[in-house]
Amino acid sequence: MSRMTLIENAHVVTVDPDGRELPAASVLIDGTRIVAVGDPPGTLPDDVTRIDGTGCVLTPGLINTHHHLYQWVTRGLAADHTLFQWLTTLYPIWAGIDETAVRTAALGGLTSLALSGCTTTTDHHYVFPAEGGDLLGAEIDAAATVGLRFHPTRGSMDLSEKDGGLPPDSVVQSIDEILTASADAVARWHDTSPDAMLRIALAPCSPFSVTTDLLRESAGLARELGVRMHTHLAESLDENTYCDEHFGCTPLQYMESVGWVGDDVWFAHGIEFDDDEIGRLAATSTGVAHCPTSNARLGNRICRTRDLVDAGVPVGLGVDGAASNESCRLLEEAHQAVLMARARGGPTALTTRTAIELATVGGARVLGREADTGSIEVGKLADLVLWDLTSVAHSGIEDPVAALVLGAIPPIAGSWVNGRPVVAGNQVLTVDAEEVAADVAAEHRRLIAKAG
Ligand SMILES: Nc1nc2[nH]c(O)nc2c(=O)[nH]1
Repeated sequence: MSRMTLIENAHVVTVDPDGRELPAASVLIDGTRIVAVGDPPGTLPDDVTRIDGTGCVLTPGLINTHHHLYQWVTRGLAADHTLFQWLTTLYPIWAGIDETAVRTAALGGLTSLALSGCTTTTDHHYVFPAEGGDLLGAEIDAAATVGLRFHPTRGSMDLSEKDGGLPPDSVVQSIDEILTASADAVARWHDTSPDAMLRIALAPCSPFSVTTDLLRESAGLARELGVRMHTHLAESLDENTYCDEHFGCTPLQYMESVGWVGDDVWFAHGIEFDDDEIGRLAATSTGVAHCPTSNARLGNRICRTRDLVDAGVPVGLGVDGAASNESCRLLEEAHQAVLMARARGGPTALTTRTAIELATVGGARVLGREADTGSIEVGKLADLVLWDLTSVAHSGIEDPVAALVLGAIPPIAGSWVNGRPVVAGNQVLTVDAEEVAADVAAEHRRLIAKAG
């Protein structure tokens, strides 16, 4: 049987370095890779799988640079709170998570991501209760089931309330436990090969939930092991106040003082940077995961996306955790990125095409995968999404990119990850979505009951 799939007659938005868009074009997949883009190749095996892209737009698969999948089973709580109020309400509930909760939540979150065009996602898992079990293993298992390319991070918290942090004792670990588990996770799962479906990063949670020692030691370990580093930063005014009171500096100055800048580091949110700081992020190629919906849901300020992009900072998009973005649909973040940037900087502040770049090649750069994925080019991995623009929701919008970014999320005619079909006919092929939904509801009830 042929390993080839030919997607024909689609409007192809390549997001290549020249920003080429090819009307009524073809893309040929052979195994895990894209082998032709543009005109249909002359001769092909008889049994090549042919996909009709008429009326559809083909984009690179979207790349999600920040998530907390476990939160899928704790959605809709603390709905009108600030970040710190929201966290202190939810920590005691999160203290009850175990392998079943995390696997179920991850299946829910990953299914929703797949249906919003995501083919690669990271996850920031930072809650490890003492009796929780193998939580990173549970979500890695879920990602393999759904079939998305996965960059989970081994997160951590070691600064509880009694030592001046925000979280309670029930959700923090000791530095030794964290560093041992982090090294184990890298040894067990990190894959350095170019078509890797699984890569690990290290991710102490935030300035108000980890010690300075943990930040320093995690950076040392990550660099020794050759993995990336991730944390929340510059998300809220309360965090600014916390850093000022505890460290006498801004969140970024604090991170700089512990070695947390560089092309192997990306920060989630990155709202509260000043001009000088944006320059320093650019000079060090430190990345930012822009999470517009969550930022607005928690009432934080608007990220300086235009300034970050203009300065040359690597910027990707993130849905953030499901407890602060109950929707978690990645294409929606491209829409919100445009709206938020324009609310802040006027109608030209972010174009629809820049938003698609952030959602694809921008995310690939943030995760260190731009050589492999994020654009439709010969030789790149076959991570692709075919969006159906034929229904009443999009008919009559002549510019397919405007339809995609400004319109409703279109049905997905097909998506491929590493050349493997994951979505077809707007249904995820790898899981029973109704079963996942029922399991999520049951796990939510169980966790709430457990928290008492
Ligand atoms: N949006 C979020 N911000 C956070 N900061 C922190 O320490 N945890 C979180 C989180 O889960 N979401």
